[in-house]
Amino acid sequence: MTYTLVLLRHGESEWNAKNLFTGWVDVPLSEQGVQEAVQGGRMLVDAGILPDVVHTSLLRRAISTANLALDAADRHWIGVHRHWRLNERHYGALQGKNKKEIRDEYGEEQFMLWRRSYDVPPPEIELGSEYSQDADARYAGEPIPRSEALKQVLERALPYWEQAIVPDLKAGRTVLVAAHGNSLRAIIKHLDGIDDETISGLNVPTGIPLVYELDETFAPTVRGGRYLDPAAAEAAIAAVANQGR
Ligand SMILES: O=C(O)[C@@H](CO)OP(=O)(O)O
Repeated sequence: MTYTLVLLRHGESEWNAKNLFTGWVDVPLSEQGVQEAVQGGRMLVDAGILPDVVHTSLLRRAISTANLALDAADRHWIGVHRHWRLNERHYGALQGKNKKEIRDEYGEEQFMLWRRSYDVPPPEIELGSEYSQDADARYAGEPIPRSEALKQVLERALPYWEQAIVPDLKAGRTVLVAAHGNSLRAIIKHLDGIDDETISGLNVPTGIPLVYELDETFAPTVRGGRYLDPAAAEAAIAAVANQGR
C-alpha cells in the first residue's frame, strides 16, 4: 500500500516575472502562470493521477493555480483546505524588493544567505509598512512571522503536514498540495530527509506537478519523487536558481 502526494508550486506570478521578492504579498498569476497551471492539470490527467482533496496556502497565486489545474483535470469539485502554514516563506523587509538590486547592493554571498541558507532570515519587516501583513484580516489572531528562514517555514508547516495532510493520505486520498517554492522546499526537506546544507541547492519549478509515492511510514518510495515533465522541470529549476543574476 502506498500513498500518493502531488506537490505543485503555483504558476509564474506577476512578481516572479518582475524578479521581485514576494513572500506573503498576495500577487496574482501572470498570463504565463495561468497557462502553466492549466498545463499542470493536463499533466495530471495524462499521468492518470486525479486528486481527491487539495490543500493550499491563503495566497491567490496558489489558490488560482489549484483552481485552474483542477478545472483542467475535471476535478474542480474536490474538497479544499487552506492554511497560512502553507504560505510562501515570509521574506521580511525584502518583500517588494528587486532581487538583482538586492544582489548588487549586498553582494552574492549575503544575497544567497538570505535566499537559500537554511537558518539565516532576512531583516524583519516593519509593521504597518506597505508589504507587511500585520493588519491583514486573514491572519487575525494567528502567530504570523515578520521574517522567516527556511527553518521557520519547516517549523510552522510541519504541524499542518502532520495534522491535516497525513490524515488525508492515511484515508487513502490522493492529495494535491498547491503551494510555494519555499514552503514546498520545506516539505521536500522533511520527506526526503535532506540535510541543512544540501537543501540550499534545491529549487522547485513553477506549475509542474511533483509526484511522491509514500510508504506506510510516509517515506518516499523514490527519493525526490518524479516530475511529470522532467525535461521542462530541469530547465525551470535552473531558471529559478539563477534569479537575481
Ligand atoms: O520571492 C519569493 O517569495 C520566492 C519565490 O518566488 O523567491 P525565491 O525563489 O528567491 O526564494
